[in-house]
Formats: sequence, structure tokens, C-alpha cells
Amino acid sequence: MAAADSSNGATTNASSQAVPRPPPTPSPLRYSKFSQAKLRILVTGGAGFIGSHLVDRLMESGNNEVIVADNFFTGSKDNLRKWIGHPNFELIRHDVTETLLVEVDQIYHLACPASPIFYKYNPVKTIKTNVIGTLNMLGLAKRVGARILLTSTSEVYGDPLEHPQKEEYWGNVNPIGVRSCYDEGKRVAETLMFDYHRQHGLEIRIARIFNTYGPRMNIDDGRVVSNFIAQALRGEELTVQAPGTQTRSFCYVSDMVDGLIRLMEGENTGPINLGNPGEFTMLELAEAVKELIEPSAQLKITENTPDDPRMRKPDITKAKTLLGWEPKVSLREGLPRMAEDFRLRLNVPKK
Ligand SMILES: O=C(O)[C@H]1O[C@H](OP(=O)(O)OP(=O)(O)OC[C@H]2O[C@@H](n3ccc(=O)[nH]c3=O)[C@H](O)[C@@H]2O)[C@H](O)[C@@H](O)[C@@H]1O
Repeated sequence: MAAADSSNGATTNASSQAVPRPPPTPSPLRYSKFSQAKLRILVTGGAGFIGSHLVDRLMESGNNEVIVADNFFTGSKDNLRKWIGHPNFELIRHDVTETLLVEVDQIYHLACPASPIFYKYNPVKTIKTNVIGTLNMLGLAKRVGARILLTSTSEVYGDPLEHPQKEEYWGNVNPIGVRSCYDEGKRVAETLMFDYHRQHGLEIRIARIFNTYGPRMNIDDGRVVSNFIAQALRGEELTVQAPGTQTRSFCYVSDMVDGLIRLMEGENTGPINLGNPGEFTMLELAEAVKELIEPSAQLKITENTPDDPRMRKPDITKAKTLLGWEPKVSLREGLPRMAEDFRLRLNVPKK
């Protein structure tokens, strides 16, 4: 009986009452899965376009501590301004090609330039980011027992010979082309995820993201939606790359973030396509921007780049059935919201 009392700290021994108890030792694992008080979540690339919207959602829940690691190559501190100084938030300038030691429960691994002009700018660095960066994050996940989600891409399907693309399709990718640093890099990253899963039992999640747009995209990002909107607002011609009949399916960023969180929280490893199945030619997109944002805009056909996929549209049956997810925001709703953000950042008065 006495032993039980003592182990509960309820001993009546006078001498032990006289000794003050030491304060509890602060543990670096205080908020980790060992206590369940709050989830501690690492977001690599969290200062980027999709990353920063994801951070907003994770922070707004109030149940998480969020650590962002970003090298600011394409991301920006500005995207995270409202969280800097918040007790549940930390921002680390870090390049994922170097190892990182942090105690976390979940890792959203987004870090990698995603716009073709940026990922082709330093292709060796891009493939290092995808391969070494993913290896480093998997090593971290293994060490601390974290669940890890990789944002892969529709580019793993290359210039697809099946339409729409299902997750079972293995793709049609040029292994030595100018896009390969990204496409093949992400394919290897997926391979690494599954090898760590099979060999070490890691909890993995893979999202294959299709073209995503919305507020906070870099104005000079180079991708088609940001180009067309910036051009329309600046009174420039909309540069439709030839032939203009190539298609893409555009997903609004809030829908994408919702899909990523559902995938992380669910039970399926993926890969799972996340994208909006609404499919448009680039000429149709230019016409929509013209109609919704700047009716006087002119179109200009320009030269295309090598290996540009001729069509792309996700089959999202898996996301619907396994995650209960489908996009809510149509292109016609999303374009004006993004244009409003660009208008403010470009300081263009409303007409
Ligand atoms: O936005 C994305 O989410 C995707 O962007 C790129 O894929 P891509 O589809 O080539 O993106 P864009 O550079 O926006 O090109 C889309 C289409 O628009 C055309 N385009 C691009 C820019 C432009 O000014 N005009 C124009 O017609 C391109 O020729 C291409 O056919 C990346 O490679 C993907 O990984 C990424 O997921």
C-alpha cells in the first residue's frame, strides 16, 4: 500500500515532503505523438504557392505546430508573413538536399520548383532536390516514425497515351529530355517512397498533383494561368504556345489543399490523382481570361518548348471513392479570385 502511495507521489513520509519536487523537465517531444497534445508537422517547400496555403489550413486548425523548411528559391517569406512570430510556427531556411533533424509526427514534402522555367533553370539541382531531398526526408521520417506525404505530379505520366490518366497508367516519359529532371526526378521520388514503405514499414502518402492555380502564385512564375492573368492585367498579349490545342485541367488551390490533407489523414498510401477534371485547351483558357478579366486582350501564338504534353486530365475516381474528395471551385470562379490577388500585387486599379 505504501509503495503504491509513493509511486503516485502521495507518500506521507515527512522527510520526502520536505524535499521540493524538481520542475518537470521540458521535453523536446512534448507535442509529438508521444503526448498527443498537438501534432507537430513539417512542411518542406512551405513558403511556396501550394505550401503556404497548406500551412494556413494546418495553422488555422489550432491543433498543430507547423515547421516550414524552405530554401526560398521559388518560395517567399511574404507568403507566411501572418504566421511569423506565432508560438505554433517556425520557419527554417533550409535546402532539403541537406539533412534536417527535427522531431515531427507528419511531413508534407513539397519542396521542389514546379514551374518548367524554374525547374529547367538548374536541372541538376532539380533532380538532386527530388532524389536526395526525398531520401533525406524519408530518412527523417524513418528516424522519428513520422508519416510522410510526397507531392508528386501529373508529369509522371509524361506525354500520356491514355486519356484521362488513371493512377495505374505507367506513363510516356522521355528519360533524357529537358523536362526529365522534374518528371523522372518525381518518378524516382515515388520509387523511394514505396521502397521505404516496403523495406522499413514507413507510413507513406503520394499525391499526383495536376496543374494548380490561385492567389500567391509568383507573378512571373512562367506557368500558363499566371502568365495569362499577369499579361491581361498589364495590357500585354496573351502568349498561347503553339499549337494552342494542347489541354490541361486546372485545380483551384483551396481544393488542392483539402485533397492533400484528406490524403495525409486517410488510410491510403496512393498514389492518388488530385486535380480538377475540367479540361481546357490553351486557346480556351486564353478566351476565358479575356472574357472574365480583360475583354480587350489580344492573343499571340508563340513557340512551344520540347516534350510539352499534348493533353492532360485526371481520372479522380480514386480520390472520390477513397478520400471522399472532389474539387468545388470551377475555372470560371477561380480565375477572377486569382486575378484580384494579382491586381493588388501589380497595383493595377480596378476598371
Ligand atoms: O502548373 C502545374 O501544376 C504544373 O506545371 C508544369 O506543367 P505544365 O502543364 O507544363 O505547366 P505550364 O507551364 O503552365 O504549361 C501548361 C500549358 O500551357 C502552355 N503555355 C504556357 C505558358 C504560356 O505563357 N503560354 C502557354 O500557352 C504550355 O505550352 C503548356 O501546354 C509542371 O511541370 C507540373 O509539374 C506542375 O504540376
